[in-house]
Amino acid sequence: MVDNPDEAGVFARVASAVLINMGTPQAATVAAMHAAVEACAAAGTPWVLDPVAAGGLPWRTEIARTLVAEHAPAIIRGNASEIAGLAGGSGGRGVDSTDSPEAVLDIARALATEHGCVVAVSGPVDHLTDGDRLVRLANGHALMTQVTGVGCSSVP
Ligand SMILES: Nc1ncnc2c1ncn2[C@@H]1O[C@H](COP(=O)(O)OP(=O)(O)O)[C@@H](O)[C@H]1O
Ligand SMILES: Cc1ncsc1CCOP(=O)(O)O
Repeated sequence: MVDNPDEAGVFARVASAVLINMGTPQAATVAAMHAAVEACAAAGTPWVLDPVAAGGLPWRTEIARTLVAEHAPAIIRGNASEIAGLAGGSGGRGVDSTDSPEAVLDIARALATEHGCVVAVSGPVDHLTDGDRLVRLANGHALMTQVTGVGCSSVP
């Protein structure tokens, strides 16, 4: 991933797709996120947002909402609390979800419809929707909840 603000836009213009993971945002990497989204809009590059801890940490929640408003992503991938937080609700416990995908399904559908994207909500049963259709995937393992970064590394 290119997180240098002087390179992120150039890279997004030639990439086939761009992933923006909110992981551990700093001022410089946030500038890189904006540059990448701007370039994706100009070049038609699809981008994916992983709004790590959205709703749980106010500063990054605002950043994630702003990026989505600037240019809609193709996919938003988060756990249930991150999806609820991005959509305006409260978040979970740091990076961990305190909701189930089933509980936020209507929110996920509305978010997908609003931005014309796919929303993938991870959890014990992953729920993926474009606002209309719904796909459920139950191919995880409870042990995956014991490892930080599993959601981040399983972008659809
Ligand atoms: N309770 C669970 N049982 C089985 N698999 C799970 C469970 N929780 C999460 N997973 C698996 O781990 C993946 C990451 O989900 P999740 O923990 O919600 O992501 P994040 O790390 O972003 O919080 C899911 O796509 C699913 O495959
Ligand atoms: C991406 C990232 N960077 C530092 S912590 C963190 C959390 C993401 O973990 P998970 O995908 O398990 O929510």
